[in-house]
Formats: sequence, structure tokens, C-alpha cells
Amino acid sequence: HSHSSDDAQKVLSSGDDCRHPAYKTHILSKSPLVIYLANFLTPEERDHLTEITKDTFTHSAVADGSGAQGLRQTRTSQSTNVPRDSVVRCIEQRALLFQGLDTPRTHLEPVQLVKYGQGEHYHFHTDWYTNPIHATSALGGNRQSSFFAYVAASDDVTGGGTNFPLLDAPLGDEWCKFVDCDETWENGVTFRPVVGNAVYWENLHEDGSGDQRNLHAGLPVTSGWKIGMNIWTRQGPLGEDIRGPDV
Ligand SMILES: O=C(O)CCC(=O)C(=O)O
Ligand SMILES: [Fe+2]
Repeated sequence: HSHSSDDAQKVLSSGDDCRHPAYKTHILSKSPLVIYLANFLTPEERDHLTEITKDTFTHSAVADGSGAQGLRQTRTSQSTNVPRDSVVRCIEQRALLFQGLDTPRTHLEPVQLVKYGQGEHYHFHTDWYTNPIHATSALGGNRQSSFFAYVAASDDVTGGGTNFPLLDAPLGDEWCKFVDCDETWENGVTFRPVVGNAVYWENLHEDGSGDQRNLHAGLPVTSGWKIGMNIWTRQGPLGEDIRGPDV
């Protein structure tokens, strides 16, 4: 397909003071594709996100097998959609540019923050939907990719890692800055909640079917609290009723 330069502009520009940090990328797995992003969020962005969502968190919903949004013991955290201001647009743009120069902004779900207090967790799940009613074309299809970023955590946070049981733990002590190197081999990879950093992965196979290998969980926070951020990119554009006007 072809693009006019106008289309390219739309993807690339998101306003005046959007400056991207020099984040570092580390491939953790090529299949499925999992990439670790160090310093993906700046301290100012993290503070801003925490500030604008203060007092807006409500108990997280999960989609159950029948497609109804329900509250269950599988996800005890609280979450909130982040209003799309210039800071959020800049982060959205960063997430789009990372994935290529041709992913339209309309493929992004509203950015979501999720907060866990002591004992709260999100049981094993995939971010791609198994039930097709959550992946209709009006919804942009299924979730192509996920960013999970660590936005904030208390100084005394323990636990609260993001565990991928089906990935191979990386070798090499350099990774211990980011992953829990005390985790046993059988448990796969657990990313520790290192604020500012993010994990990116692809959810779908080439043919659009879900990739089970990126099963993951938000492990219980055993003390303190953490706030994470989800940026989900759909296969296609989301309806304006869901995304809101494309500001
Ligand atoms: O809290 C985490 O570490 C992971 C959260 C997660 O997987 C999600 O919100 O989809
Ligand atoms: Fe998830």
C-alpha cells in the first residue's frame, strides 16, 4: 500500500513538546518476540501519570469466557483509563514509533493504568482475547502487542513482578537488574517492577491467532504498592466510541 506524506505526518507528529528519552532496548526472546525497554518513561512522565489518575482507580474488570466483563478473584488490582493529554499522546507516539513507522494512532486502545496494593495480583492470562466477541473489527480485532510499563512503586515494594512462565529465563547476570534471578528455572521469567522500564511483546502469531507462549501474571505485591501501565495495540483501528476523538 502507499502512504501520502500527510499520513506519515499524522503518525509522526504529536505536538510541540514531545521529546522521547533515549531508552535502551534488549531482546529477551525472538519467538515469541519479547523486548525489554529500559527508561521507556521519564521520571516527569511517571509523576504526571500518577498525578492525573490519582483517585480515579476502580476495581479492574476482566473478560470472562462468555464475554461479559466481570470482577473476579483473578484480578484484584484497580485500574483506570488515562485521559489523553499531551504527555500521554507523546508516550502513545513513542509506543507507535517503536513498532514501526506505519502503525496508525487509531489502533491504540486508551492507555490504562493498573494499581496493586499489598496482596493484590493478576492471575495468569494472555492479553489477546480467546473470545472473538472481544476481537471484532469494530474493536480493531485482537491485541497485536502489549507494552507493560512500571510507572510507580513504593520504596518498600516487594513481589509484584510480571511472570511469564513459558519463556526461558535469560542467561547472564546483566539481566538480574531487570528480572528476578532467584526465580527457579521452571517458573520462566519474572520481570521486577523497576520504575521507568517496560516490557514489550507480541501477542499474535503471523496468521493472527493468539500465541499462548506469552501467558503471564502480575504476581502478588507482598508489601507496598505498584502502578503499571498497559498500552495495547489492536490489529486494526478502534471505533471512535472506544478510543474517543482522535486528539
Ligand atoms: O501487573 C503486572 O505485572 C502485569 C499486568 C498485566 O498483565 C495486565 O494488566 O494485563
Ligand atoms: Fe497482561
